[in-house]
Amino acid sequence: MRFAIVASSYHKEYCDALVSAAEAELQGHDLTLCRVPGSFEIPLQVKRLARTGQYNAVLAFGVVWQGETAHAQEILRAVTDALMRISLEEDVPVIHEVLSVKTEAEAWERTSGTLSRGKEGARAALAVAELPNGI
Ligand SMILES: Nc1c(NC[C@H](O)[C@H](O)[C@H](O)CO)[nH]c(=O)[nH]c1=O
Ligand SMILES: CC(=O)[C@@H](O)COP(=O)(O)O
Repeated sequence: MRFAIVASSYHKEYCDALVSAAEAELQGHDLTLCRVPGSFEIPLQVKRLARTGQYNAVLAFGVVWQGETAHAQEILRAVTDALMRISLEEDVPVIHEVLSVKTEAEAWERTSGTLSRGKEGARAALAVAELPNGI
């Protein structure tokens, strides 16, 4: 199967861990990796890849840190809505692992620890890619 990953470079060490976990889980499949500057830039790249019709699923990886202002919530809401819209409009599974974190511990646990969202996202991509399409 063929998958694309769109990963943010913001909080890069955590995003790299998400990508590595997904790559390990998707071994043996065809993988394309695209980096974007921040999570806000993820949806456009996901859309560009999804509309090629070449991928069984597109995975979105980012880490949004809750700061002092509402910036993080604004990004997360926009990204979440956009990813759902792209998935439905392009009829391509989109996996949402743009994480919302408050602490180093939360970030580490979800990217490198036992709650690996990279692995979780990859498993979700494999599962949805095998669902019947158009029946
Ligand atoms: N604060 C975080 C950002 N901010 C950057 C935006 O995503 C975007 O690149 C900028 O506003 C230019 O359009 N991005 C994250 O992924 N995580 C954050 O915590
Ligand atoms: C700097 C960040 O990661 C981002 O969430 C914004 O933080 P702030 O709201 O303190 O500007």
